[in-house]
Amino acid sequence: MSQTGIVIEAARAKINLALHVTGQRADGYHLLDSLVTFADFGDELALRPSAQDRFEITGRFAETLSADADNLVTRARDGLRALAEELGYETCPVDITLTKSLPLSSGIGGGSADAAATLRGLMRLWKLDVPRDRLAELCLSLGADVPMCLASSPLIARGIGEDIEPLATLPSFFILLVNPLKPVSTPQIFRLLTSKTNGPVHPFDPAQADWLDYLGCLRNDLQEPAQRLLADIGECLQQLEESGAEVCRMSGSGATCFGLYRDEMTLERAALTLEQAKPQWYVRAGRTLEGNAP
Ligand SMILES: C[C@@](CO)(OP(=O)(O)O)[C@H](O)COP(=O)(O)OP(=O)(O)OC[C@H]1O[C@@H](n2ccc(N)nc2=O)[C@H](O)[C@@H]1O
Ligand SMILES: Nc1ncnc2c1ncn2[C@@H]1O[C@H](COP(=O)(O)OP(=O)(O)O)[C@@H](O)[C@H]1O
Repeated sequence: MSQTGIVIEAARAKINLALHVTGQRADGYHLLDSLVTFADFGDELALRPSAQDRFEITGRFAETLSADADNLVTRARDGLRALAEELGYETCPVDITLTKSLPLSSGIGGGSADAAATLRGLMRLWKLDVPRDRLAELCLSLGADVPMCLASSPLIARGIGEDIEPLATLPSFFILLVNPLKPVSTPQIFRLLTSKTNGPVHPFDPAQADWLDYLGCLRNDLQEPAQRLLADIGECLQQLEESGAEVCRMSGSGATCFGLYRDEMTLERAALTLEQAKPQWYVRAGRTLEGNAP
């Protein structure tokens, strides 16, 4: 916490480098095997003690979202406060500002990252020590991606996202995200799946391949149904491929697609070309986090 009492938390974009759908639970939720990393950019949360609870949204995508009781930030705040009070803690009112830089409903978990950053920030601000199982339960009640966004470092997620294994060996990649700024509905994409029992992600073997070659052999099983629903996804993938990306794939349930590049110069050229060719798209270049990042 800074001297002025403000807590700043990054809500990094989540990237499903691979997402294999391996089955379906009795309640309809799909079982996943997903290799996940996080970008070095995303939304940002600023939290400070206040006379009363306040919440406001600024930033590029602020207009697309209301700061109401349904927002994942307020839901995370209220859920954590109820849990903290049940555990005997006192919680002061908070003033929260969300800088919304990630597009909505786009497969990069912006809302989930915001919820997770709110939880991390408030645990610091309120000085909470919450039992792991109670925190995990709260995260999952906010969304299947919230547990992985709480970790916000490379991992393999299984189940519906609650079973998390850190991936310390994952390197950092040069990444370009592109999104046609047309939201897609996650439940609809899952409903359009034709095969729900696909093979899991096979482990990385450094003797057989480098990381980009390995990732190139994996899949996102939601990509084909998403492309059927929104043809722009095919165009995003084609543009990434033509720009020199070694691996081109959709993240989550889309529509954001990513390209991974061997070097920074190719990445920067690709970003410039795409920004000029598609001014109406979201185009963002950066790095992904290393597995052993703090
Ligand atoms: C597909 C993934 C991959 O990381 O990412 P996004 O596209 O959201 O970024 C996630 O599993 C999405 O998680 P999240 O966005 O939190 O989903 P939720 O709000 O919990 O679920 C929305 C709806 O999607 C369907 N759903 C979601 C997750 C899952 N494993 N199986 C499902 O069938 C269910 O119909 C559910 O009601
Ligand atoms: N802080 C938030 N940021 C983004 N979406 C939010 C937020 N709070 C609630 N939502 C709702 O959650 C839904 C999924 O959001 P998001 O996390 O952006 O999707 P995705 O995981 O596909 O990128 C949106 O349709 C939006 O209405």
